Amino acid sequence: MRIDVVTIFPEYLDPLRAALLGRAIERGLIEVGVHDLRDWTHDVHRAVDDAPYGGGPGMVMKPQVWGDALDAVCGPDTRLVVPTPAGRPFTQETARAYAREQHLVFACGRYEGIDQRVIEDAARRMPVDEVSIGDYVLVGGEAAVLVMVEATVRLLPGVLGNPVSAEQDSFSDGLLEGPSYTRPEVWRDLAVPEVLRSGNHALIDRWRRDQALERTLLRRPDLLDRLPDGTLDQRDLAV
Ligand SMILES: COc1ccc(Cn2ccc3ccc(-c4cc(N)[nH]n4)cc32)cc1
Repeated sequence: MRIDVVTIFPEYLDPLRAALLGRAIERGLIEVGVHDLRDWTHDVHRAVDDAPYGGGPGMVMKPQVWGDALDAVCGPDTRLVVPTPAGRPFTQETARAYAREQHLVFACGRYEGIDQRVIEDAARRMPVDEVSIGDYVLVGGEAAVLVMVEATVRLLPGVLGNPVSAEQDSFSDGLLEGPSYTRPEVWRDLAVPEVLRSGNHALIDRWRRDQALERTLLRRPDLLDRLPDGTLDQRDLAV
């Protein structure tokens, strides 16, 4: 997979080259390119924004600059992803779909966003997703891209040391992850739940499922409404 990011703050994407993602790049599992949008500006001031038609606060990012940048960066197999507060929700399902793509280009807006004609024009040539990572407002798209790239790349074969965890992690079975524990057995007079030290794996699995159900019911009851039919058995419903 190749990932390209276009931004006016290339340094904001430096974390992509650290830790797990950095190792995935070094191992050739992914290629990452970060591009400064100002490289496609046409004037001495290297302007990327202008006042909004119809008035209103803030500035809008110019279509000409974005058009030239995306013409240069996108290819025949590109899916263009545009973070925006007004986007469809980015979920684990989105991450799984993106992990199957050959080439992702992320367009990081700033100011009040990018001239909508940039998205309309790109959609003539490639799939374009306008996505939100949550119901809160950021200052630009860069932080959202870091989130989406991490959620996507961790699903690629060979990236995670323990691939099972990508399947079993939160949201993969529709429930939240339950609590985890490690040594010592007692810490500040708090003991690890007895069942986890029992060695009875059927009991441990059942306890973990109960914990996941309880946590989901308490923190994200909305997820329970979305579970595929048959996900919860009679035992689950008794929790
Ligand atoms: C019209 O309202 C606004 C429009 C843009 C902005 C600032 N901004 C500029 C580009 C950009 C890209 C993504 C996001 C974003 C994504 C999520 N989930 N929250 N915020 C925010 C962004 C603020 C408000």
